[in-house]
Amino acid sequence: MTAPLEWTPDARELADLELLLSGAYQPLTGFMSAADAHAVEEHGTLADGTSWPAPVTLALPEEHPAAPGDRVTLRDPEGAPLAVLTVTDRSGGLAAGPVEALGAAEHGPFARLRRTPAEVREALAGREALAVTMRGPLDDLEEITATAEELEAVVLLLPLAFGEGGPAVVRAALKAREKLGGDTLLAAVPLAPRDDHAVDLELRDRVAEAYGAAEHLPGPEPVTLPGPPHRRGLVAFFTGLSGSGKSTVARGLRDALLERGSRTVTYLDGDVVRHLLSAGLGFSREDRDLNIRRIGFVAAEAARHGGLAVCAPIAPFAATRAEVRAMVEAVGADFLLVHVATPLAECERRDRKGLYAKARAGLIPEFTGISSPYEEPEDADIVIDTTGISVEEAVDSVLNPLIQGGWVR
Ligand SMILES: Nc1ncnc2c1ncn2[C@@H]1O[C@H](COP(=O)(O)OS(=O)(=O)O)[C@@H](OP(=O)(O)O)[C@H]1O
Ligand SMILES: Nc1ncnc2c1ncn2[C@@H]1O[C@H](COP(=O)(O)OP(=O)(O)O)[C@@H](O)[C@H]1O
Repeated sequence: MTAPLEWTPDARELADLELLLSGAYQPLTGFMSAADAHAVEEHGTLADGTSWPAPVTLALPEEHPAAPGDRVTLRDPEGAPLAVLTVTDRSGGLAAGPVEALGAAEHGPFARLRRTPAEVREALAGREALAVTMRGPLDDLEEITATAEELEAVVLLLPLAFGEGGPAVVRAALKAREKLGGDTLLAAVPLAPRDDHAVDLELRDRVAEAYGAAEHLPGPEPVTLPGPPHRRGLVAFFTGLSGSGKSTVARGLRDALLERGSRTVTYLDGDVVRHLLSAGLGFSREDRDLNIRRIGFVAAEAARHGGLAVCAPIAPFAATRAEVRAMVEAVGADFLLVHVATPLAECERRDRKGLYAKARAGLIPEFTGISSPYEEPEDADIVIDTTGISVEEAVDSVLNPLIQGGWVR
């Protein structure tokens, strides 16, 4: 018997899944095929002519064995089974087909406010509704009240709660409901924003309609004011060959930051991480990637709460470094890639731990720079070559941009 097929969609796809299952995306009942997604993008209709504004797709890597006819259990990141996808098409890196709920318990902030369209329509009991979709606070409640009165409609607030800022949008809706009073209805909808504003608005129209609204007013776009840089999360991520000076400079940076005293520091040195967080991992590509993802995860958690994390692994693969950058940026923090670009010849000359000599002698397999690749970053924010400069100079060349950028006072 083969193992049951399963997959964990990303945050955006999980939000779409919830809307497919709740009926908010009616008439859609599943993820689109590449042909449907293409037709939607080209002419705003599915391949069969049904009008629909935005692609609703599920990416599945080519190597995933799911084929048409298979049933794939879709799980949330914690492993809870959410739905079953019956695959009807697999092309263009997508898996298409209808989804059925598995009735997993709902959780997450304000889960109790995620009413389905059917529940809201029942609460409306035939009354007209003016839906107001929100991605931030409402600035003109009078306009809403006036429009609702004119239409003789109940106001239905639909906070579009997606991602880190989702709970704040629901809080803004609760506040607006308090001010609007009467029998204002509220349902939190996990609709992820679309890049194209016109498409986003059309999709909001369709969702409002599914919730039984006769009219739809889109709320104002949120003004996102990022906090001052010295209060923002920051990850200073060093990368470079063994012996390039990552640990020495990263340690010097940590100490300089602690001496200034304006920020606390989470320090994740490559060697230290390998004794604890990544104990047992080796130096195959898979193990290195896992090591870097773990470092990225911890650094992003520190940065999520406004902390400053300094990491100094070799991190030889560009794609994995990019993943960490994305993880950090996803929590609203900043990511600075520091390439310690000391040339291999100098690192080998230093050979502080005698590892290069052993690697050259074939005693250490897969040694970075000798028998395992180091992909030079093309997206480094700071580049330093520590050849012939002092440790202080090297530390300053990282600390100064942090001060200039306002991250450190
Ligand atoms: N095969 C091989 N390749 C590279 N490095 C090796 C290897 N085997 C052991 N070491 C020692 O492990 C340190 C690098 O670990 P990292 O966790 O930073 O590496 S990676 O980012 O996961 O690639 C590295 O330490 P640094 O010199 O501080 O970089 C080496 O001392
Ligand atoms: N300007 C400099 N910055 C950092 N390290 C330097 C510098 N000049 C010489 N070195 C020496 O280079 C070696 C770098 O080793 P290390 O910091 O452990 O590198 P990595 O962590 O990249 O393996 C240390 O012995 C350090 O004293």
